[in-house]
Amino acid sequence: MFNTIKKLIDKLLNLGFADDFGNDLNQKHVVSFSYLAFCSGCLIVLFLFVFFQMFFLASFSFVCLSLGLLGWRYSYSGYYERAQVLMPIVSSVQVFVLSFFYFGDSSDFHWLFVNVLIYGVIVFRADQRFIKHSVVISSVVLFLICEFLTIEGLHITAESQNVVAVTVFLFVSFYVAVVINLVISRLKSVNSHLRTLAEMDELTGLSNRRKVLADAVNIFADSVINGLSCVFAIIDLDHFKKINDTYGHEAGDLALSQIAKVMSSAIRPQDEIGRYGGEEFIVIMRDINLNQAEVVVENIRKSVEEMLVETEQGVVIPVTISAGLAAITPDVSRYEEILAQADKGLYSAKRNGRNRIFIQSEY
Ligand SMILES: Nc1nc2c(ncn2[C@@H]2O[C@H](COP(=O)(O)OP(=O)(O)OP(=O)(O)O)[C@@H](O)[C@H]2O)c(=O)[nH]1
Repeated sequence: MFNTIKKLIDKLLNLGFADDFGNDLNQKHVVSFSYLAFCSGCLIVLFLFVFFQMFFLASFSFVCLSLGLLGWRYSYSGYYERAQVLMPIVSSVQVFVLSFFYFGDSSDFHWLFVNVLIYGVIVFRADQRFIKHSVVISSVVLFLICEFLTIEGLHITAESQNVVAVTVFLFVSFYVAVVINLVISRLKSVNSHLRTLAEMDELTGLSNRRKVLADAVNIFADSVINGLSCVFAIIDLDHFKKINDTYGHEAGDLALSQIAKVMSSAIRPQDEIGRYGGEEFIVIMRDINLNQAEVVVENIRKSVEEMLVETEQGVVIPVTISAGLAAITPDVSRYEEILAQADKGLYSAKRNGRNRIFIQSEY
């Protein structure tokens, strides 16, 4: 039940920009939430005024609700800036009028200007300074007017004013909590999106050099601490310069990205693969001996040899890879030493005719 409500609210907040990663997404969520809260509030007071047969205030609440729905529609149909501006105007007018003509200052209804002020601070960017300052200043001025003018509040008893004060306090706290939560959770998801981008090679979608070397350090340290074997393989495409020269750089890019896909589906789930540079890749295999690793890398080599890289023009490019393998040995104290060994193995594989793998060290 709670999950269904949460999903529904998420959907309402994300209307129109679910997959967006723009700079102002935080603010967009706050705008959507403010409309959601505002329209719900309008509905409640509308029912209240109809119930008490106060048709002037009921009509006023109906107009506010309609404007709220209009602003909300603006926000998810691309007129985001209009939606941004309409919200503080309509909510300020609503709080001011209802404070004056119904709730009175003892009900603390005018504390809802705190929401408008927070909205102004969070939602408007630095380049919207004028409107930001206008919203902040006007909400403070209107709050002070309501606070110091001593408005009696028509048709509402002292007890009811107490109930309204408690409700307003809860509503303002709820609004502030949700807005803070929206901002923080949005920052977290933008951070993790940026981290993924910073660790990913754009062309192949594999880990980039920085990430795969960080994995190498961690896996090497883990293996040494736990006394497990681990094998590094360096894989290089054969005659890649010739592929670029013959079929063009774009075809070379296509070959790289397709080979990367084939290689990452040929490794074991617990292995790591990344682009080391140009047409070189690293595979890090944990808890494995050289013979087992040879089977894994031979599987990669065969899969690449058998794959068809076909350009848009229908030209099929033959591709092969060479690889060098090396494992942790008792005298290895740094992961760079295994990488250097694997690189030597790669050199031997190339020298011995390419399209083959070469194991550089044995236990
Ligand atoms: N299309 C494309 N080419 C790249 C990319 N990165 C590096 N290269 C090319 O890869 C080629 C590597 O050439 P070499 O280092 O001579 O190696 P090779 O031709 O593969 O020869 P061997 O490794 O000895 O089999 C160079 O021509 C680089 O320009 C890339 O991202 N896209």
